[in-house]
Amino acid sequence: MNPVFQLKNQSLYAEDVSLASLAKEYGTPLYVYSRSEFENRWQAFDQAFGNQPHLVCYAVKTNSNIAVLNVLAKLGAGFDIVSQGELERVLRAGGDPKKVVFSGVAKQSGEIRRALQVGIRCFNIESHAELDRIQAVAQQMDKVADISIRVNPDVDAKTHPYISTGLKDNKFGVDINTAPELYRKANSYSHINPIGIDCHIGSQLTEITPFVDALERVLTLKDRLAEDGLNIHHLDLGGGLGIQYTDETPPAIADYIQALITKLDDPSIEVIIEPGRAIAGNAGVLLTEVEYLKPTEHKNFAIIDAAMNDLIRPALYQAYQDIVAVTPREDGIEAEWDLVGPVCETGDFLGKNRKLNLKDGDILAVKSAGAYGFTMSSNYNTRPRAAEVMVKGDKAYLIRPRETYDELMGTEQLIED
Ligand SMILES: Cc1ncc(COP(=O)(O)O)c(C=O)c1O
Ligand SMILES: N[C@@H](CCCC[NH3+])C(=O)O
Repeated sequence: MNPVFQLKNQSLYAEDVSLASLAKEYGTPLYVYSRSEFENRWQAFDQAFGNQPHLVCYAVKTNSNIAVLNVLAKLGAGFDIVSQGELERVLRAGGDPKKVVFSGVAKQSGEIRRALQVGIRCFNIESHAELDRIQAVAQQMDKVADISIRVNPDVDAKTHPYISTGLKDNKFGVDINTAPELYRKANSYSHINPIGIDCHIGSQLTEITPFVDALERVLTLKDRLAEDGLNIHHLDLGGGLGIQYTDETPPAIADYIQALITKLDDPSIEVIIEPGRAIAGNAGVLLTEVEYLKPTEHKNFAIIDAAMNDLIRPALYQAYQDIVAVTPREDGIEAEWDLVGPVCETGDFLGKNRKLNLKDGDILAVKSAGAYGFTMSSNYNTRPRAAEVMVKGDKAYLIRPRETYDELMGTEQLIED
């Protein structure tokens, strides 16, 4: 079990704060994050590079609460963004725009303008059309855009098909074999400065080999570009390192980075990485209360107050996330439970066939919920989004209150007719 979420006196704690007390104080569903886990994981990436020039750009989409971003910004983190919204979050959190890389397949003109205005580090270009648009916007603004091209190395990341991004059939990036042509075009543009190569092959990778295979292909491209007279200053190798949800054995951060540096064999080139899940995933849990127990002849349902709108990963990817009682008991009903939410969808479950001893009113913790949890949540079924708390030592800070109905519907308008 993650050392930041440990049983103490027969009840689960986040650092030195009791999760039962947080559920009581702030209600459920409630996301709880450990500040030290965010810090330790980002620093593990940063330190693993040793003397190799590098920038660890946390992938904002993973968990974008500005308190989280602020914790990482204070450590000197860079940020990988995919929208102007994420850029505004980074700025609001005190992040340095010069350490921001802008990924994403559909950057809009307004977003490009804002990114150029605040002076981001680099655009990761995903298509010919996007390159043309960035040139046009930069020209209008009389600025030069530093870019890298996201290449698609056609490597099988051996992960869930929905979160695999580096295959020929995926919408992301450009074919690595045709990339030199796009680099030549970029180089000929007046307001574009090609400085890097970017790739990201998928998420929740639990083996090092696909990363190394992708890097090999990127290095071949780098040599080919050098023959064309184009010198690359940085390689952005994306995110994707997996975490342990159940029995996976992902590589340690240091081993993963070491494998990349060894392959690189160039102490001067800068390496950018964009980890998300490997920093945030096990830094958070989702607390939920058992509303009703509904044992039937065929199935035992524990109906909980968190649902697919709060945490969509199980419904969307059949993802497994461990679910434990915050205060384990032996005097309830011991059974295999399907943990289902209140949303009117058959797919609304957070876990199936989980052996637990339960009574209604119990508080459960859905583990590994720090990444792609709150950020993928919605208001489906007009459910206010959950509150978020960050723990530091024995202190807890409310970093986002539970949404109110007024906030939820406040901007909607009746038609006066
Ligand atoms: C371009 C890009 N960078 C970084 C990430 C972060 O990935 P992960 O959370 O797997 O580290 C993603 C999401 O997969 C991504 O699409
Ligand atoms: N949202 C996904 C990961 C997608 C990564 C985005 N490129 C997950 O929850 O596992």
